[in-house]
Amino acid sequence: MLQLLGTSDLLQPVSFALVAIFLILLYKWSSASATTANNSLPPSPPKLPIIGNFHQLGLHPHRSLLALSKRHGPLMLLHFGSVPVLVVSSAEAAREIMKTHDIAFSNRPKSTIYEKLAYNYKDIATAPYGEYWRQMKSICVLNLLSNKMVRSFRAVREEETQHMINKIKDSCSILSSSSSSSSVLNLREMFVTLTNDVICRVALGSKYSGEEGGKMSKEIIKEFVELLGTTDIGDYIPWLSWLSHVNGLHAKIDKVAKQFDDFLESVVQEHIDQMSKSGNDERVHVENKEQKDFVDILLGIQEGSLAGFSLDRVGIKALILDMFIAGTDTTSATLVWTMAELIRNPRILRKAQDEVREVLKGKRKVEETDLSELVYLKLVLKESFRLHPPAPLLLPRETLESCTIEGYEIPANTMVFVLAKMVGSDPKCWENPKEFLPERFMDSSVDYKGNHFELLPFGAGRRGCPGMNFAAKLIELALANLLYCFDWELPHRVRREDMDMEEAAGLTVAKKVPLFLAARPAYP
Ligand code: HEM
Repeated sequence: MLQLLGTSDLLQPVSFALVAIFLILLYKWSSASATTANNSLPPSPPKLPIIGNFHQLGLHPHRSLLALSKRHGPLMLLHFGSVPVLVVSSAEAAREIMKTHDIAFSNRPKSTIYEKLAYNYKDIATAPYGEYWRQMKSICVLNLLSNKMVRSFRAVREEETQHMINKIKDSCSILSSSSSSSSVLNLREMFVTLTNDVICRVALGSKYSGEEGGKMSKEIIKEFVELLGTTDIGDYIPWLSWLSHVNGLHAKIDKVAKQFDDFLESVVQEHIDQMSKSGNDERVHVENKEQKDFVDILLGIQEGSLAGFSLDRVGIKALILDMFIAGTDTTSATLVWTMAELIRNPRILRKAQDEVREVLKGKRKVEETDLSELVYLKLVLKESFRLHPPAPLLLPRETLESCTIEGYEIPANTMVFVLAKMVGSDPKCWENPKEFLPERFMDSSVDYKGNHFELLPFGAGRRGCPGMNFAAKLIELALANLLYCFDWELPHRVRREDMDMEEAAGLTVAKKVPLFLAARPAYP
C-alpha cells in the first residue's frame, strides 16, 4: 500500500531535498495553466517539473487532497513525481470506479515499502490483481472472515469484551475507597488490546500481546503501521531513491520487517511443532484443540493442494500479517472516534444508553444475541464511519488499463485515491454534514457495506474490505457493553467544548490526542 506523507521525522531530509529542488527549478517553471493541455484528461492543478504536485501535500495528505479537490472537482489528476494520480471525491465518480469499471481499477500500485514489509506483495492487500490475489482472498474469507466463520468466533469476542469490562470495573473499585469511584482510562490503549487479543485468538489460537508473554508488542504494530504511512520518494522520482538510504528509511523498514517476520515465523513454527506432538507427526489435524485456528487451517491447505495454487510458508505469514495490520488499528480507531463523538454529544450518548438498558432489562452483560435489538447503536456506528472513516483515502488502487470516466480519459497505470472522508461529508449527499446525527440514517437504507457510494469506510467492489463483518460485530459488542455497564464523562476540569478532535497523520487516521474518559459503574 503506497501511502502519502505520513511519519514526519523520516521525511525531513526528503522535504529539504524537495524544497531545494523546488527552488532550483522554480525559475525554469513557466506558468502552468490550471487545467492540463490535454482536455480529455481530468483537471489538474499546476505542477512543478520533476516533483509534480508533491509540494501541495501537507502532513495530512487526505486534507491536502480534499482542499485541492474542492478547487478542481470530483475527478482530479495530480502527478507525484512521474506517477499520475487520480483523486476521486464524489459518490457518483466512486460508483463509476468501484462498480461500473471495477476490474479496470482493481490493481494496487507497487511500493518499495510494501515490497519489503509485505513479503514482496504476497499478502492480499498489496497483491497485484490476478489469480494469486483471488485465491488468497478467498482462502481468507472462507476460513476466517465469512459470516459463518465470524459467527463461530462469538465466544472469543464475548470473552475478550468481558475481560475489558472487568478490567474497567477493577480499576473503578480500586478507586472506590477514595473520594470518587470513577476511573480515568486511556480508551485507545484498551481498544488496541481488545482488537489485538481477539485477532490473535482467532487467527493464532492464543493471545500474543505484551500482557500475555510479550511476543507481539503493540510497539511493533505501531511502528509497522507508521511505516505504511510513509512515502519512499524513490517510488515517484527514481533518481532520488538514494535519499531513503541516507535518511535511514530503508534501514528502519528492514528492521521492522525482520521483527515482524521473527514473530510470524515463531508462530508458524509453534503450530507445526504442536501438530507434530499431537500424535502422528502430520500437519493435518490438531486433536487437542477445541477449534482449529487460522494458522492450523493454512498449514492444512499448504499440505493438501488447491487446484493450480500452492500456498507456501511466506504466503501463510503474509496472510496473518494482513489480519493484524488491516484489522487492529482500523477497528480500535473506530471505537475511539465513536466514544469521542458520544461524549461530545450527551443527548446521543443518553439515547444510546437508554436503548441498551431498556433492551437488556437488568441482565449482567450484553451478549451478541442482544445486538439485533440495538437499532440506535447501529445508527451511531454508521454516523461514526461517515464522519471518521479510519482509512479516509481507502487504500490506493491502480488502473490496469485505460478507461473513460465521466467523459475523462484515465490512462493505464494511474494511481487512484478515493476520498471516502470527503464523500462522507459532501453537502450534495448529506444535510448538515458536519453534525454528528445518527438519526439521519433512521428512515434510510444507506449502509456501509459497499452498495452506497456516499458511505465507503470499507471501500467497495472486488478490492473492498473482507473484514467488515468481523470488525462490525466486535465494535458493536464492545460499544454496547461499555454503554450498558458504565456511565461516561470527561475527566475533571476537561470541558466538552474544549475536546480536541484533531486527526493523527498516517495510513489509519486515529484521534491525535488520546481520549481519556472517566468510567463510573452503572450498577453496583
Ligand atoms: C473498522 C474496521 C476496518 C475498516 C474501516 C477497514 C477498511 C478497509 C479499506 C478502506 C480497505 C480498502 C478497500 C478498497 O480498496 O476498496 C480495506 C481492505 C482490506 N481489509 Fe479492511 N478494514 C477494517 C477491518 C478489517 C479487518 C478486521 C480485517 C481482517 C481481519 C481487514 C482486512 C482487510 C484486507 C485483507 C484488505 C485488502 C483487500 C484487498 O485488497 O482485496 N480489514 N479495509
